[in-house]
Amino acid sequence: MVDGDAQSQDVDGAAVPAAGPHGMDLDAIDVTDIADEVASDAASGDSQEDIICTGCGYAVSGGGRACPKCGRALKRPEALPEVSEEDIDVSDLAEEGAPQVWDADYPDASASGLSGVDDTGRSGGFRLLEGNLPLNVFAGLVSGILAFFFALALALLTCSQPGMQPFLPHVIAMSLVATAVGGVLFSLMSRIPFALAGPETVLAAALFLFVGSIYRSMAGLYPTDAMLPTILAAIVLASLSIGALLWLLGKLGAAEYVRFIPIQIIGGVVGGVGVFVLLGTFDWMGQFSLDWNNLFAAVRDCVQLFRPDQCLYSMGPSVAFGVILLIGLARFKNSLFMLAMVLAASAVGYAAGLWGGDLPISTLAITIPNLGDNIFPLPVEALRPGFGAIEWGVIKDNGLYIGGLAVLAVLTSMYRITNLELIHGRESDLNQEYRSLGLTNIVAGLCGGVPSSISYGRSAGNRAVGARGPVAGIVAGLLCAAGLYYADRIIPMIPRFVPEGILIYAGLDLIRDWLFRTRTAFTRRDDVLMLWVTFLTTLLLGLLAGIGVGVGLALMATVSRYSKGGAIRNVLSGVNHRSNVDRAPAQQRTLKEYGDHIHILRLQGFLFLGSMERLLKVIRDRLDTRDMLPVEYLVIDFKLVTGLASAAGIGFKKLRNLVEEYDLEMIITSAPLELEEHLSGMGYVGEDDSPFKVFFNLDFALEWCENRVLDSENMLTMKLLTLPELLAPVFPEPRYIPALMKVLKRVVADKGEAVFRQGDKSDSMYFVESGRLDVELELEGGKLLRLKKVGPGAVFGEMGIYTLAPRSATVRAAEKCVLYMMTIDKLNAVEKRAPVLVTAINRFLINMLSERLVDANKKVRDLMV
Ligand SMILES: Nc1ncnc2c1ncn2[C@@H]1O[C@@H]2COP(=O)(O)O[C@H]2[C@H]1O
Repeated sequence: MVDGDAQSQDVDGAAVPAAGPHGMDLDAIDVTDIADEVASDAASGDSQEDIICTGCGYAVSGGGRACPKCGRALKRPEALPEVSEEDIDVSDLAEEGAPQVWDADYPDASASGLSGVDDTGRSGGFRLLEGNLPLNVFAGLVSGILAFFFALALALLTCSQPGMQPFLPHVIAMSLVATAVGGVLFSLMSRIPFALAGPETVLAAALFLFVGSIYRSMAGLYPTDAMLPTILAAIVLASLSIGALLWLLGKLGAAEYVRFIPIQIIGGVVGGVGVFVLLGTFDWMGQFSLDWNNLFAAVRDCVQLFRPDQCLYSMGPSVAFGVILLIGLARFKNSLFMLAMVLAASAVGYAAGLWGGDLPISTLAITIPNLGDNIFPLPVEALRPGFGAIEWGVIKDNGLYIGGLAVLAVLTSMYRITNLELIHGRESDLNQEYRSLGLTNIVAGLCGGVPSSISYGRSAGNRAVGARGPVAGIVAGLLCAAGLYYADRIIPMIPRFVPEGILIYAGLDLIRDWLFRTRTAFTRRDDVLMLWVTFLTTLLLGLLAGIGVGVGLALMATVSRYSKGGAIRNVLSGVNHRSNVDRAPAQQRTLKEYGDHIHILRLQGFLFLGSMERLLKVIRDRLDTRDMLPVEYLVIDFKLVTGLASAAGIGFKKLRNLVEEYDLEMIITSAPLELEEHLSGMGYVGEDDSPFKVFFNLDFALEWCENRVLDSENMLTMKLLTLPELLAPVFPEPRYIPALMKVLKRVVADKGEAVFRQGDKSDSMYFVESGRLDVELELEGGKLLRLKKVGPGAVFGEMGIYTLAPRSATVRAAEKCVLYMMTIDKLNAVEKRAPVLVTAINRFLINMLSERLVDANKKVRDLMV
């Protein structure tokens, strides 16, 4: 062992002083005189070291006894007393009276409402009283009142189609039920402590199309009363279905995949929904009785039925209020601001009623008509006649809308949760959020609530007011439950232009946010195109068509982008890209000359039929190239392939035809299990005469191909040479070879025998005279990676004895081998006796290591370019 103070044996067995591997006799260097000099310098104060003055902190260079700045005596570092940990006291530097994090009354930064991202997450466990309680309660009250107004507005939207007014009280109740359940339940389950769930604009608009369609299917055939159970059942069914889908996605852990859907697709549909919201609101306000069978008809009606004189009073305040909200909320994203606006508008309406007299301004006071007093008890009452009164067939005929609602709920909630995570400052588990939202919908549905999703604006506003824990949402939910109980008394006090204005704001907000604000620096031109195609399809052909086209486009865009990088990672030739087998120089020359017979393709990613077609084209182009040697061995490596589409199987049939047409040896390496199964099922592999050959990895496949190329050039078996003959052309001082042979010990390794194993102590290196050995890297999980196959003339085990590190790899004889061993002790002894021989060995090894590096660099370049 080369070891600082160990003694080692020389060639004759005599003890010699220990030496470094490079012949440096460590004992011969006497450093004691230098050490003495430094010590005496320090004592006299003449050292050249810089000394920091303990008085003024001035750095005195060149030594000296006193500080030239303050005159204080300089103390050398070694003269300074050692400072223990207890002596370090920085209490005098602390702020006066500043509470410390370990104090019981340390304020919760997240509760202050000032921190940007510092909320206390609930990931560490459920904490009901998270955040500052009074602030949470305050935020809950603000959010609760707003949620009440939103629930009312969205119920108006849902019932805005002509003839649907009689259902309004029930739908208001259903809306408030969902708001209450969403506030309490979702807040308790979500990991985003300020997120609010409940009825929201996109789902309400889709619901409006759904129930409108059911109504039109039944109108004229059934009396209004008889329609009620069917309409309510349809709404409940929608909530339950959305809940089940969301819950299932979360349970299966599939929610994260939703994040891969291009946002523009959702943007186009939601932008279209925004237009429906606006039209629906105008329909409600102007009682236009729009024809909702298609958008053309609805817009045409809207234009034809618009009477500026009448509409100014019936719609003007609502439109103005909506626009004011839109502009104001763009500046102040805060529920408090919105609440102030809503309450102020209600007060103005109320005042106009009191003092407006006959003036037109008194129209501001008009409230929602024909409400009756049947909002409470819950709409379940309406189902009393029994399930038999429900026309399931009508719901089934319009069932596609439930699918559309579910898709919208899944897509919009993903985008909103992602944005809320941004405000929250930490990632949340989308699966958990989906499960929470799913359960919320199921429970709300069972209580007779409309479908719920996450409201981004209200959640962000909730946080801005101070919500940091579930209490805010619970308070908001309970407030809405109370609002439901007193709805008969509260709603007649609310001027209708307020909820109508909220709807106009919500519609415009959807259009602005989803059509124009989803663009980022990454947005490509085809993304924008998809957005507008989906938007126009939604408008012209309807919501369901929009969703269908959007989903289709998303699928195509994702697939084409994913496969765009190309399924082909590298195209390589056997000239440069070789197996890890050490070849004799003559063999290397042959491979350089004939390596083009071997054509290598490394594939990557998921292979679609389209990728296979592209691959076939690339192969055919190479096969048809006339100015290169013809391809005889086509090697396709699947190591980086993540999966294959079913249709890719057709590609392999075409590949097989190509093999026959060009008479190739087709070799598949690192094939995924399903590919091997497919190929053996097709009869393409397994037999000697099968068209494809499968190898464990590219290295082994290349070794086989190279052997075939060498064989065809009669270069595979080389004349057996002795070690001196092998070393003669490459050893730096051939005249020392006989001396070298004298200190080597001949050993034989049988086939399969490990000369040493990875991690063993390193004590010798080996010169190979005959046979081949695999240098194997043992990876985690018991896998082996062949780094190299070394043969006659090679040296191995040199790294360990030079670095004194354990063996970096296992070396195993692939066949019977004759080796010459040099132990580390012997090397050290030779170094003493004949340093020139060791110098020659060192140079030989440096050459070999450099060549290994050149080889590795070439491979890296091939794979990176
Ligand atoms: N990439 C490689 N190519 C060729 N030989 C190697 C490679 N990596 C390790 N070895 C040899 O494998 C030996 C394992 O033991 P050592 O680390 O002592 O010395 C190592 C080298 O001689």
